Amino acid sequence: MLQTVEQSHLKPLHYAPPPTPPTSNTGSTSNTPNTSYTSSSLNSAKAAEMSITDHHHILIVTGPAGCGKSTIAKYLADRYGFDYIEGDEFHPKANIDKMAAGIPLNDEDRWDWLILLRDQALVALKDGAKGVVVTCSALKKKYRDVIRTARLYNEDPNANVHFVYLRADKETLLARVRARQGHYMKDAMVESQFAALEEPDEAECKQLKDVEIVDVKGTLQEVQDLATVAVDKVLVGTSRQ
Ligand SMILES: Nc1ncnc2c1ncn2[C@@H]1O[C@H](COP(=O)(O)OP(=O)(O)OP(=O)(O)O)[C@@H](O)[C@H]1O
Ligand SMILES: O=C(O)[C@H](O)[C@@H](O)[C@H](O)[C@H](O)CO
Repeated sequence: MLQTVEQSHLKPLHYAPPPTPPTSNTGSTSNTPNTSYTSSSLNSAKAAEMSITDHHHILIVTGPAGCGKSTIAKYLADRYGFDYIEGDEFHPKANIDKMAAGIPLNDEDRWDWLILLRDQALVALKDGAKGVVVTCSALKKKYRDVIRTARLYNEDPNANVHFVYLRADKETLLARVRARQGHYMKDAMVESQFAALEEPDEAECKQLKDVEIVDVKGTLQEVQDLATVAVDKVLVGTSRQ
């Protein structure tokens, strides 16, 4: 089974000034290992009282065109007070022209863009952001691996990279892209991105423990809630490492 998140009653999380560890407010879960942080343990009022320490988070919101990366990333950045980086804004003009002409990008077109996004996230942390949310399709595992190297390049031992993969079927995405006005990603690009897509599989999720999968078929409110549960779990989990 892949890691997924469930709907839950949402409570805001509070940031504790470092190095304050989680307090007794965490109650009966205080001796529980990270892996036991299920959404059900988060849906109680206790979740609201759990402390997040001084980890610096890079949240990469991923998935094919039209899955809601920009919409959800802006929401998450706002909710957690993180910086927001819109990945589309960092493509070279040649890439934009290609996509607008309906020509899918290839690996070579994407490498420098991925590296740039990784580095932009690190710059944001270095400039003082407590976290940063980045939109990036990151369709293939090797692309996610490029972004994972942020850990190697960061002097900050508390930096964490997490992927929030927005999962949807092709029909849902085609409908959303068709309804969206004035954007260069059209039907053919959704098709090509599905062809290129390597969803994070069980091995990647289990081995690397840095992927949360969020189903985006529901209403915007439902997806925002699912994404919140996923990210709360990540943030609370890393506060206890
Ligand atoms: N849960 C949802 N229900 C209905 N519409 C949605 C939902 N989430 C996003 N949308 C709409 O779907 C469209 C695509 O969303 P968005 O632009 O955020 O996707 P994206 O992944 O950033 O796309 P791209 O990769 O092409 O930039 C937008 O018009 C957005 O308003
Ligand atoms: O990987 C890719 O083919 C592209 O980078 C796209 O996915 C776009 O950046 C984007 O999401 C467009 O809106």
